[in-house]
Amino acid sequence: MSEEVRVLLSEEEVKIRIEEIGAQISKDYEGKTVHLICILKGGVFFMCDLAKTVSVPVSFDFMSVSSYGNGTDSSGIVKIVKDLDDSIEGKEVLIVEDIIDTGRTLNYLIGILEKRNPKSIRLCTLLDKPERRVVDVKVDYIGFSVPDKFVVGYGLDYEQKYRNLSYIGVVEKI
Ligand SMILES: O=P(O)(O)OC[C@H]1O[C@H](OP(=O)(O)OP(=O)(O)O)[C@H](O)[C@@H]1O
Ligand code: HPA
Ligand SMILES: [Mg+2]
Repeated sequence: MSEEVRVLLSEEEVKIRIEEIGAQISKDYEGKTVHLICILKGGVFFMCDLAKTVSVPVSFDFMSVSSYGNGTDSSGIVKIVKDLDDSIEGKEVLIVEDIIDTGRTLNYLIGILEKRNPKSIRLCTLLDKPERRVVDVKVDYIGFSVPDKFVVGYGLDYEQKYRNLSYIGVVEKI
């Protein structure tokens, strides 16, 4: 069986929505520096593009956690593969994710990061898949709600493939 990717959200739609979120973040953090934490690998394109649309001062750091491995099902076990370089104590932290699916990854991450005494901690995700939620997480900024389909592109992978697509698509087996 081979695969095909059907376009779900075009490059232009993604770009416009990111600009809107960036404008909202700029308003909400007026007079402050926002510390973006990119969750690798999927969040990398989103964070880079988002950071460029934010008009308040920005700093950023990267963290790598893994729960999906190569498949389409979360193992339920979240592992820190790479921790942050810098302390987040006293910082206005904004976690930047590509997708919230079951919510397990973010739930785990927030638990860890809250203990490090940031001044505030908020969540921003490009995609939200509410139908699959297992753990409730409060998300402050959401790009798009997506249906219960495995989505790829713009950082998101299926078996490490398709991250480099400039749009969001759905993998279909043909
Ligand atoms: O809400 P959840 O069900 O926990 O799923 C969301 C997480 O799963 C994916 O990461 P993955 O483990 O595939 O790592 P990757 O970003 O390196 O592909 C995605 O990037 C989120 O971090
Ligand atoms: O739909 C998805 N696509 C890619 N990675 C993911 N991680 C959780 N859900 C997804
Ligand atoms: Mg993945």
